[in-house]
Amino acid sequence: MADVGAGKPFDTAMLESLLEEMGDGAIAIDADGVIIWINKNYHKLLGISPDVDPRGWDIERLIPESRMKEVVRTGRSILIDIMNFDDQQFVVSRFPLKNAAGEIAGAIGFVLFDKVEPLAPLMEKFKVLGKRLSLAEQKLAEARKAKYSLANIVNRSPKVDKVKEQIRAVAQHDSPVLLRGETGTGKELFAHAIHSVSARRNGPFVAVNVAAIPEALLEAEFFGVAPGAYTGASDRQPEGKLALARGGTLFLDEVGDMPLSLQAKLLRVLEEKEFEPVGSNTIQPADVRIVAATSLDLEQMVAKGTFRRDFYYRLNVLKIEIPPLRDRLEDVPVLADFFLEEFAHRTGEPVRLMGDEAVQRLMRHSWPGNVRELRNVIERACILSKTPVLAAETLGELVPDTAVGPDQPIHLPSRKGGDLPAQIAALERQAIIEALQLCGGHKANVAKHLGISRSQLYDKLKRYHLS
Ligand SMILES: Nc1ncnc2c1ncn2[C@@H]1O[C@H](COP(=O)(O)OP(=O)(O)OP(=O)(O)O)[C@@H](O)[C@H]1O
Repeated sequence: MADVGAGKPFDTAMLESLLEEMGDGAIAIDADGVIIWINKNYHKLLGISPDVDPRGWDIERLIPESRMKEVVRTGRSILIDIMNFDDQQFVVSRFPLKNAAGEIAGAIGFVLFDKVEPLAPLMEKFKVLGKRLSLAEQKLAEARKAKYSLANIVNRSPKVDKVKEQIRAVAQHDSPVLLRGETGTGKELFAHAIHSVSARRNGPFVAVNVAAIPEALLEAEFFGVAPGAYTGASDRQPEGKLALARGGTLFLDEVGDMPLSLQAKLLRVLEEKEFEPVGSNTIQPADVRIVAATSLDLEQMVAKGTFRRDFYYRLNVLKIEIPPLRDRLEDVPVLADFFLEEFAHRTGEPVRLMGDEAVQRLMRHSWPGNVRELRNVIERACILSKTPVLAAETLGELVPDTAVGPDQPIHLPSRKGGDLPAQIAALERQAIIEALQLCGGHKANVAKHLGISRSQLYDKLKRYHLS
């Protein structure tokens, strides 16, 4: 057997002969997972022809399900495990081998039983647990599949027809896609649709809302953490989103909120198609397609240096612009009908209807919160009114008459002269007040609604004495 230690506290020949006699089989690998020794019993048990010497082979070439490399990587023993080999099952134990300096120099594994029948009751339990686990994994994989396809995108406007065409076209490629559009226009819905028509549709769809994760946790969230990377990092730390999305699509929502340092790391992932979990020195392949979305003005952010130019160009390969609802008002009636049906389906109540006047009322609103706002208005109207047909007045109370049409002038806040910056500031202040009213004072929603970051909103609230 190869000497894995610097010193020789034992007579290695004696040790080797002891191991030779041990159990039903024994095998040892070095730190690279290469077989350095195998006893005769194991040789026979694995059915290797006597003239074949597997020493020098990678362990997984001989035993594809071997976990010996895991023992080397983690430095932890696996005291008892059931290992499949062809159509047989072995009960095995595996231990790390350390050199004199205490470093992991390899691993040794023993077959304890080559027949698992005596363990039948245990095996039965193991099988049931295994089945439950695979069922849970299946359910999780289902949940990770895209929930919406192109058919779930309701529209009548040619503008959205054009977006659907673009979706079909970009889905054929694997390059990153950048979805642009105001808050609530349906960017996430379109991201699901891209995945569902792409070649990756049978893989997972994993969404990350960059704005919702504290900056300090973002890196671990994306790349995962190697076991024992830092105190408190559990051995069973969930994998990062890049690993979870393997073979599928990773949706980066609110990508404009991504810190610069993480942008640099993700750029590397996009270019080199590989990544390193936090605290690990192993490189993993990044087999994901990136779809990113933002309501922010990335060009302006690049100019200001708050968004990396190189990352922006990499993301912007395929760009899709989702028009705001006020620019496709013909979608309002079909969307309203869709949300009325959805509400009825969710609550078990009969489907409410809307008269022409009520529909006209909805079409006179400018929908700053876009489709999400329309969905909320329909829901509130259904809750507030018990009549089978929703009255125009009910809707009128929920949506101010603010449409910007050819015959409807934009109502600017009163201007008592003043230079242009002062007038712009007055407009900005007014827009913030309206957004605060619309969102019930919820700051995160106000920022989203106005298409600015939370910190920008706080600055403006202070500047206009609105806090
Ligand atoms: N064309 C559409 N057909 C049906 N439902 C839609 C459509 N567009 C948007 N929606 C619905 O409107 C809501 C908001 O859409 P979504 O979350 O995709 O918007 P978003 O642009 O990603 O918003 P944000 O920028 O705030 O993250 C969701 O409930 C979505 O299902």
